[in-house]
Amino acid sequence: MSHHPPNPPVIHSFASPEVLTSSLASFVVKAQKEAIDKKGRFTIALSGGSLPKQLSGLIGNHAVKWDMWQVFYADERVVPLDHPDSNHNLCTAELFSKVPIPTANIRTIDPTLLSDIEELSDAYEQELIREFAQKDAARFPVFDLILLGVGPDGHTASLFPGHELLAEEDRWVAYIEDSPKPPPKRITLTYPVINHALKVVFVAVGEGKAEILSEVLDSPEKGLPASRVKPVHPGQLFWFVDEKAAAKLRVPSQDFRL
Ligand SMILES: O=C1O[C@H](COP(=O)(O)O)[C@@H](O)[C@H](O)[C@H]1O
Repeated sequence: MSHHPPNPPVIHSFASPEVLTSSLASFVVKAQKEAIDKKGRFTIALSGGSLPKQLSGLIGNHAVKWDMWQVFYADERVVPLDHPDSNHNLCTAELFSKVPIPTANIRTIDPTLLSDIEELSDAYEQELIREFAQKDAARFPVFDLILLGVGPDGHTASLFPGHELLAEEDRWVAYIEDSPKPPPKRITLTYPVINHALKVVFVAVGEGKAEILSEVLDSPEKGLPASRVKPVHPGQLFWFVDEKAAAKLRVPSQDFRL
């Protein structure tokens, strides 16, 4: 247990989504280098929704060592891997189908377990345990980087406002059968896992995110799911937002106008 209070979030605001995309790629490559120099591998968790599109700056980027990546999902919908609702399907369409990442390095849910969500969730937790136990996990795994989005209701991964999963303190992976956003059945990394990562980055683009960004960052006392992401020391939380998403923010951000 860290005795340091969590660092305040670092908010990077970009003049356009294009500049954000290329800066995000540089950020990911730097995190990758630090991880590989230290441990010879890079562990990352990805979200679905609007996030995968923002990773296009990694395509054709020769600094990315895809064979050293171990990719997990911050959350996943309990549907077949080629289903339009699947976060893996989306990440494959936007990124993995365009880069030389070994398939074995992408850690999907087990599609043979779709009819038993509890077993599927436990199996995904075991997948994490196999990757992290004995390496860099104490009580919880320590991801090098987790990339998150935020929904209009303040949800992140599949952690929704007012849901009992917000209080989960033990499990690494949990399931939800009553997601207010379809599809209803999902699994998600829990806060203890998200908050033990070395770096967590929220990415939010467009005016549709302006209202919720202000609620999450200017009024954290409301306890919206995204406001509860507070990596424990030495972890650090970052926000990568474009000008439109940042339009209603009162907390200071660092402007990047490349
Ligand atoms: O349902 C989900 O929503 C969130 C937010 O999506 P966005 O489209 O508003 O960015 C996403 O981060 C999560 O992975 C997904 O399952």
